[in-house]
Amino acid sequence: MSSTSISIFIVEDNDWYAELLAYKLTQNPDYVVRRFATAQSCLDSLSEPPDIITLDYALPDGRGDEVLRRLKERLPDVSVIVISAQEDIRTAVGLLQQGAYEYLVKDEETADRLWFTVGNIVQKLALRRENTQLRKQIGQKYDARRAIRGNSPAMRQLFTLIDKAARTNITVSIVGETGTGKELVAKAIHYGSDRREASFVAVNVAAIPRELLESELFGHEKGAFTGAVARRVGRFEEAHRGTLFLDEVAELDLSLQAKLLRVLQEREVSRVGGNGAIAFDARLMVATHCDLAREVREGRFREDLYYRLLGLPIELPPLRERGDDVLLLAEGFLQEFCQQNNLVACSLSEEARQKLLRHSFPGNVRELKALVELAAVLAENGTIAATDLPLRSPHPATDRAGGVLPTNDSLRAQTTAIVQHCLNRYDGNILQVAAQLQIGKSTIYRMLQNGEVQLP
Ligand SMILES: Nc1ncnc2c1ncn2[C@@H]1O[C@H](COP(=O)(O)OP(=O)(O)OP(=O)(O)O)[C@@H](O)[C@H]1O
Repeated sequence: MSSTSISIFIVEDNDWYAELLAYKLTQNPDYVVRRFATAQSCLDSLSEPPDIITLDYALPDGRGDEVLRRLKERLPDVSVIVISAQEDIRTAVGLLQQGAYEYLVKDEETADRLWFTVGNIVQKLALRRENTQLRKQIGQKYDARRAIRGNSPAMRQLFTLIDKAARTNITVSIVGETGTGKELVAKAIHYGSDRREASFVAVNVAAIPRELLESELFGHEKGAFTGAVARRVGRFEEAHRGTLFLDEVAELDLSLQAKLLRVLQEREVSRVGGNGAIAFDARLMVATHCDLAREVREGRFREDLYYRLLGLPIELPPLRERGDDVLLLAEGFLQEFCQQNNLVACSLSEEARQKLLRHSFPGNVRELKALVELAAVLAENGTIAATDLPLRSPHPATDRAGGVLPTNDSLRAQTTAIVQHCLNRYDGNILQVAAQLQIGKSTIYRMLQNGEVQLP
């Protein structure tokens, strides 16, 4: 059978009537019809399941409701259209409640109504097939080994963690600077897990105004507040059976942190303005660029929620700590971009490679991707020269490419500015700042004591 074929079983003991229905349906060459005169012969043939079954209510070996029950037990997704000689509203309602798709009464228009009903089912099936196909494609797109490039020890360790996370339902907390691939990792875990058929729902907590966030996450009932003109399903419900990814989770304010904790403990959400609790089954993943433990120490993040969310912690190293992965990524992005834009394949000159290796990439992989894509456009003769890589970092003082401070300040003032800048950038992590600037920790402590620099 071709991928557009629709298999239809007609279960009808009246030969003439079965012929009439089959004749009507086979006017569409995509409909492949098989006929059965008894319920049992149909039930015996379900090893090759049909898409649609038309079921006579009064068969010699079984009443419609009983046969429907047995069909639905075996094939819960099949669409069954029950056709009855008599109109009986109570029977019709009962059958629809049991999962029948439609109840038709035998009269001179039945064949036409059947034609339209089958047409409607086919449209829904096409959407369902398309959806399955798209999900499969997305799943392949986010397959960890294909989507996430990297061969450095840290990245190889990351692949192991992704595999482990995908095999279970454990909460995952991902930490890393902006553009290091936190969302990509979350998607790879989702699409590698048993939840891949359901939705991956991402919410960037920092991007939604505080007053709207609660209703975004938990939904609201119509009239719950000014502007709530209709009921809205929240992101937790949307992610049912799938994954909810809360990006920038440290930005949640304390009152929402309390609500989130309760939701996670109860596994139920209450829509704003609603009085019932709705159970959900969503796997949670969270991401942040800051040190959550420090947020807890400084009273900005609840300790109990921190432990709930920690689950399997995954730390994504900044790109500047991934060694030659910079080149691996750059070449991959170049190839992809040239293919997508019908450009001749580009390669990196030795100077360009050195320039990339020296740069500190404050915007990490996102910055690298944008940079090489621009370079592919600027390049002449398929070779990217160092001058095709216009490094425009907002952090010139820390660029390994030799950025200079655009001021005429004294050396001391410039040193203070650089240290302060790094303290801000590394969330006050003195060890990291010392390592990055290759100065002693004590220098930084002294500057802090003297009030020359401050913790962010
Ligand atoms: N290892 C990788 N291999 C291939 N592409 C990557 C890799 N890491 C990141 N990317 C790409 O870099 C871009 C940024 O990644 P992503 O959005 O996942 O980062 P993020 O850490 O979630 O950023 P932010 O903190 O700003 O939300 C995306 O286009 C992503 O596909």
